[in-house]
Amino acid sequence: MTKQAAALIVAAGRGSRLSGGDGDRPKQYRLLGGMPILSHTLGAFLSHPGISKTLVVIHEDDLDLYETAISALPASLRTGLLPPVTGGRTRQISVRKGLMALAESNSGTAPDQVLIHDAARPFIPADVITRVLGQLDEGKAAVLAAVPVFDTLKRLCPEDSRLETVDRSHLWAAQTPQGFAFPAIHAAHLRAEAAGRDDFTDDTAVGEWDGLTTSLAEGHPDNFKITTQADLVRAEQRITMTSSALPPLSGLGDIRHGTGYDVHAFEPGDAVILGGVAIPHDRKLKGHSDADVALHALTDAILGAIADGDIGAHFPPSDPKWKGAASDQFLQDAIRRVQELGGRIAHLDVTIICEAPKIGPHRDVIRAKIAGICALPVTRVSVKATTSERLGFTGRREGIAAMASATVRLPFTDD
Ligand SMILES: Nc1ccn([C@@H]2O[C@H](COP(=O)(O)OP(=O)(O)OP(=O)(O)O)[C@@H](O)[C@H]2O)c(=O)n1
Ligand SMILES: C[C@](O)(CO)[C@H](O)COP(=O)(O)O
Repeated sequence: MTKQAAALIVAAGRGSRLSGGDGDRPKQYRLLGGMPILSHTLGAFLSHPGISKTLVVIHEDDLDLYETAISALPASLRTGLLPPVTGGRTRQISVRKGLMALAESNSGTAPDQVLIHDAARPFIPADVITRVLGQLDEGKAAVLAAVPVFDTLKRLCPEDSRLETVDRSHLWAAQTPQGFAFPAIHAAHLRAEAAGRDDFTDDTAVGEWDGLTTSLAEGHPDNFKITTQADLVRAEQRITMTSSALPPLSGLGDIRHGTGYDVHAFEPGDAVILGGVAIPHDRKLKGHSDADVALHALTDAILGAIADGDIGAHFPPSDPKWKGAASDQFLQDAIRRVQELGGRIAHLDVTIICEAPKIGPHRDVIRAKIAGICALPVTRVSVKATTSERLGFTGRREGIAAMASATVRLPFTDD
């Protein structure tokens, strides 16, 4: 029988070694390429085929930040997420609380394996996750992702401040994920707590203390932990480098442009969904689907650019299948149609027209969310908002309108 593996992401720290800037929010919620660091980390695990469910441990003060981070992920990925649990004063306590929640999840069915990972390591490559899972499947009880230490190491002797050289030939720098047979690490954490041990900085150390043998899986230098300001700069450089890489121009020189427009009226409710993000409001938008006027306008703009009908033709409002549907699937379908033609989206631009709610405070999250849905760098997505100076139906606060444009690059054809 296939083993069930869960991911446990610890995100309850305060990031005290990285302070200043970005509203001083904890590092796992800082924006990286327009999306919270935690969203990048979660994306890696939620999209890995070997992980069946994912639990995040958060700080009690961070629920809003957490909700924003997960709203930046496509709805299809979020189905693998369990409700978050609250962490504790140290990483070790946060992990223990996460393990206890997993033991109780799914009506008492704990996972067979667990991969414990730092939220602050957003560049975790899928093949590192695969390697750790592979060793667990071979029967290892504890598996550590790690990289060799390349620098020459020195030890400062406290007695006389003399430096001595340390043999690095057998030294490895510990990363996460650290994978375990679930019952073994769950029991080890509970025994460590009972013994009053709260000083372990990683989970293989807890396991070793409890008698588990740790095996090594090759980690990756990209899988560094964002701890200091210098790490954040390195992460920003890395994301800029990878996300601004232009698709090759050769063969994709047929530039197409499309526009889209949509309107939805208000009805009683408490939030509107715009660009895939729920924004609290004293009304909601009325529609057959989730009435996300911004994603509908974008979908039509893309369909316009490839001259492939409109959203109503592909997803008829008369079809009960789309009742209450999350609109990210409409947008993803339009992207798929572009890909089927061998094309790429070059740029998306949407303008939301309403008097309220105010879009400004949510603009970055909406932008990141749309970029996530379309698998585009955030630099290729623009979100704007305007009022209509109290004129017309939007000015009278009867509904919200959105207009969008899409630039698409297609291969040249004979027609
Ligand atoms: N009480 C804690 C402390 C840490 N972590 C998580 O453990 C991971 C690795 O810890 P670290 O880099 O030390 O994070 P912080 O404790 O937030 O950083 P600092 O020590 O600088 O305050 C992070 O994803 C962090 O959010 C946690 O869940 N609960
Ligand atoms: C778990 C860890 O990321 C492994 O490298 C690390 O131990 C976290 O704690 P630290 O205090 O930042 O070393």
